[in-house]
Amino acid sequence: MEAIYLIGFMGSGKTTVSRELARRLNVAVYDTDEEIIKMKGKSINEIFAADGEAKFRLLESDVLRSIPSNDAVIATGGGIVGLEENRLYLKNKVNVVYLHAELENILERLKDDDSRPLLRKDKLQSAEVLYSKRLPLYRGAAGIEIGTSGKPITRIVDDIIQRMKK
Ligand SMILES: Nc1ncnc2c1ncn2[C@@H]1O[C@H](COP(=O)(O)OP(=O)(O)O)[C@@H](O)[C@H]1O
Ligand SMILES: O=C(O)C1=C[C@@H](OP(=O)(O)O)[C@@H](O)[C@H](O)C1
Ligand SMILES: [Mg+2]
Repeated sequence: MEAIYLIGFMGSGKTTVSRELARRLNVAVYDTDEEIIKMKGKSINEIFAADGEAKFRLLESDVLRSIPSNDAVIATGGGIVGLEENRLYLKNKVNVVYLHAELENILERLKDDDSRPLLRKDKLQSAEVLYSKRLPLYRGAAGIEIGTSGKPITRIVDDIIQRMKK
């Protein structure tokens, strides 16, 4: 099976859905953020603070290419579509799924979570700008779009499997 790449904004559920989807399909699961954390021995917040976002993006891009592209579900970081080289890489993959959630739902899901440097309390005003900027990039890179607002994880996984059959 060609790998399934999950893309979407922070809080759209990529990490959570990837684990359940991989379990259901009995394949391996990877998360670009987790690979970076393992490689650097630091949290995403620490990497952003110490090395800056640009350095993180280069690492992310390398990690994306290092993950096997067969028999796996791959959760990406929400900013993976920022670099054109990654958009082109994903364009050539058959199973790229965009998990769509309304910004309102995302902010509710992440209101007590401070693990995302680009969505800290002082950055909330720019969240809307970032969300609008990225939306067309996700849609352009993905062959399948799945709505996640108000849906439990099992339902989202069912929807992905169903859509992949078509
Ligand atoms: N469909 C959903 N409904 C409600 N909460 C969700 C849903 N998907 C994810 N969450 C919650 O939102 C938070 C972010 O999810 P996560 O999987 O880390 O998203 P991402 O990897 O896209 O940033 C977690 O607390 C998770 O439990
Ligand atoms: O959207 C982004 O720029 C980011 C998303 C995060 O991953 P999730 O999308 O899994 O939250 C993580 O890679 C980092 O905080 C930057
Ligand atoms: Mg994640």
